[in-house]
Amino acid sequence: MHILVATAVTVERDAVASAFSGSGTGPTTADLLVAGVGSAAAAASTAVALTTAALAGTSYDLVVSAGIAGGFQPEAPLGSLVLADEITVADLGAETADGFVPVTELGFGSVSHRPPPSLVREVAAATGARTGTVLTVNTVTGTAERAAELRRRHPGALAEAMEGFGVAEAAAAHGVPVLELRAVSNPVGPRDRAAWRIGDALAALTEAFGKLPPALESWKPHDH
Ligand SMILES: O=C(O)c1cccc(C(=O)CC[C@H]2O[C@@H](n3cnc4c(=O)[nH]cnc43)[C@H](O)[C@@H]2O)c1
Repeated sequence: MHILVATAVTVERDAVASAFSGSGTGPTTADLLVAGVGSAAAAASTAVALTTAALAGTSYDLVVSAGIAGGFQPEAPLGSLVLADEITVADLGAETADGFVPVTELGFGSVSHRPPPSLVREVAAATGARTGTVLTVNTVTGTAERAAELRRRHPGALAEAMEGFGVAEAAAAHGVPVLELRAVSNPVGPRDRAAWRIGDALAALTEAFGKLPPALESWKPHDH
């Protein structure tokens, strides 16, 4: 299986690379892309990588959006892994007198992508990741009020990050399945930069990617 792993920044890319270094010549080959912070940069970079590979006759079988994330507490503790069964952009829509309305309710666009359920099951079993919705946001949540609002609108949300929906949009445009695998570096809520545990999250990411190839290789794409 030929996979593209898109991270936002180099430390995340390096954490994923550590898992693959010295892992021999198994059937899974991974290209690692530093796609940038935010949904737009991630979508653009991922689309370029997918198109370049397709034109070279080396199309990818799977795209993985990976990195650190904020976790909703207590469901996604610091250092834990979250695997998206749904990738949803939380702030693409319109503010109205009655509250936020997603673009889909305005009659256009999309706000969610669903990774293949059978692949989510395989990868969650292999890595121990919790499964749930991973939100994509343009602004890191910084208050308890905003965290509560996101939870009210997305009861299945376990984590928020800034790139998954962009990566998923690019993958969907190419007809390639997508996963989002995140390690929790901080709680979603009041901003407390000193409480971020980025090192622990990156270590968890490395461990998870070390367990990924067998799960991918045992996945039967047509199972549901
Ligand atoms: O120090 C800050 O408050 C701050 C503001 C903007 C960005 C950052 C980052 O470190 C980039 C976030 C980066 O990591 C992912 N991430 C990690 N935790 C969260 C979160 O709680 N909410 C959203 N994204 C998060 C994200 O995917 C970015 O790539 C710090």
